[in-house]
Amino acid sequence: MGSEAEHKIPVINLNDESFKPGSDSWVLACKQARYGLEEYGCFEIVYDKFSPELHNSIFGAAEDFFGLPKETKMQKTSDTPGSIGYIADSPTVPLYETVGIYNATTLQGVDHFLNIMWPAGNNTFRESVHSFSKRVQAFHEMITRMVCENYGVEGLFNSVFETFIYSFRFFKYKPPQTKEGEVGLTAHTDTSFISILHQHQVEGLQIKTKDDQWIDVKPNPSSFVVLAGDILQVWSNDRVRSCEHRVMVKEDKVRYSIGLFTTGQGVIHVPEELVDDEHPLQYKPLDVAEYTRFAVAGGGAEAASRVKAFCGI
Ligand SMILES: O=C(O)CCC(=O)C(=O)O
Ligand SMILES: [Fe+2]
Repeated sequence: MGSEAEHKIPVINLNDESFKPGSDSWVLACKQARYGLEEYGCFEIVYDKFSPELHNSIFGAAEDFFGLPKETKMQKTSDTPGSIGYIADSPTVPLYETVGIYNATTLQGVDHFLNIMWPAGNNTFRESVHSFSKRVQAFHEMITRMVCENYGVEGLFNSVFETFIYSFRFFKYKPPQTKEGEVGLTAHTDTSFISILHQHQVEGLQIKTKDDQWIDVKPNPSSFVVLAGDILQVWSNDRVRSCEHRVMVKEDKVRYSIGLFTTGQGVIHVPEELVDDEHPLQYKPLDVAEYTRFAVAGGGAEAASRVKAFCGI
């Protein structure tokens, strides 16, 4: 008792009108992002311009999708590795239901999904998913810029950012069967470069600290949780730690959450600028498609770090 460290995930406030690269608030945000990613593998951003209307419209789209008949939801929507489609009734995570929309920052990607799920169209859904994905893509861009700046490799921004492909996911968790709560989603790291999550009212997301404590990340209509994924851990040559997280559902309510995940294309290398005496090279080049297949098939599940089991030196 009393010996556990007090943890506080950094919160970056984007509401300042003067917030842009180079401004004082930008420099402060870069420091907070660096601390959050290196210490916790995550941080929060708060953005009031993300209005309650946008929040409600995207979770309205979630309810719309999960309300479809099961045979409709189960249809295959993509052949791309890493675009895990629909999951429900899994024996290991029975409360969890999810679906992914591959390439959701393009109308083509959203329409492909829509044509399968709603052949007669669903304009409200189309608009909500596409505009949410575009907004959150702008956060991915900003954070990638900050990460490059923090490590003195601003010149690499384009080469990193251009490799991103975005998958949007909806999550739904049934209420727990017991008063103590239940695991909604088991502890894991994401394969992504960065994942950005947005929760709806019911709490549940927890992240694991370096000293093995689970801490809650509370929902808020204008806040987003930024998690470092395995690809960022590799690219940064272990400066950033991929965030271990899970979902614990405690309230007697259905929980919804959404996220935009970046996967890459081709092969990710540690930039030579990030290798020195203090930071010897930790990873062989990582083929993103192969790594995603390995992770989806459950490879490296027993290892302390799945990505180290795959391409660590
Ligand atoms: O439901 C959530 O908030 C998190 C989901 C998640 O971590 C994942 O699917 O990778
Ligand atoms: Fe995750």
